Amino acid sequence: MVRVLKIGGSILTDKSCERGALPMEIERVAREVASRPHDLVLVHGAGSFGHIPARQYGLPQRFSPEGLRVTHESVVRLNRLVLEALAKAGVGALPVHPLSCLILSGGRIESFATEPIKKMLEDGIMPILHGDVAMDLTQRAGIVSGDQLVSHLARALKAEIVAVGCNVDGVLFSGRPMAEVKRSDLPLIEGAIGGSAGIDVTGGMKGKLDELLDLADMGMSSMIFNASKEGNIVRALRGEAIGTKVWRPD
Ligand SMILES: Nc1ncnc2c1ncn2[C@@H]1O[C@H](COP(=O)(O)OP(=O)(O)OP(=O)(O)O)[C@@H](O)[C@H]1O
Ligand SMILES: C=C(C)CCOP(=O)(O)O
Repeated sequence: MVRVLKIGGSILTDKSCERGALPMEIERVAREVASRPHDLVLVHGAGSFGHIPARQYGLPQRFSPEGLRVTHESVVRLNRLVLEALAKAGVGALPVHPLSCLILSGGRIESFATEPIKKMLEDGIMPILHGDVAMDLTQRAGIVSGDQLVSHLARALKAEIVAVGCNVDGVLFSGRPMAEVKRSDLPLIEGAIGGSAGIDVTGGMKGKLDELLDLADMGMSSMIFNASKEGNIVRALRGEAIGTKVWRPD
């Protein structure tokens, strides 16, 4: 039973501060992930390691080879911190950098070589992906969010559990987390779904919900939950209902 878990950059970093890693949080996340490591693909957000350089170089609107390099190198640094914490927690994990294994078209994943990920899972290794810069067939280069990776991988791997952790209790409406969101709810709640509170180039909660509603349209449910609360990652990995379920009624 494959599970795809994303841990948002808002958990691992301080999104208002360049390369503002939160080592204690990274270690806690690693410990929680280590409690249920089997058949798990972990995706993490870029946080301040990605969004700040991307904003500085005008990505994704502006084409900047230097901006692509600097942003990629920076998110790889965060990826390394996550890998080190996982190794310390006893998890056998390997990095998978989206820049090197997928291509976009108009900002959407056009093709993605997922064979290495499948093979890692088969052999008991946890693949660790991250939001990244990527080459784009129609607009030279762009950005692929961890949320888009989750939606694509969930489909490619036929995941049974899809969970996206961020720093809020789910999709908030009138100040409270919604138990569930369906596409038909959008007209009512759209005005209340916004971008990130920090520096962000991938749309905050709006971007997340768009990706997960696309997944729901294919009949796959997911959960947006608060990964800053200790124990919630373990619960999400068990498939417990926490936060907001994004789904499509049959
Ligand atoms: N209606 C809403 N409900 C919940 N969060 C919302 C809403 N509207 C806007 N947000 C913002 O979206 C943020 C979550 O998105 P964000 O992209 O910052 O998280 P992340 O996935 O952890 O980050 P990253 O993109 O670095 O991985 C919340 O912290 C909040 O500020
Ligand atoms: C900003 C970059 C490079 C990737 C964004 O990925 P996200 O943090 O998952 O939205």
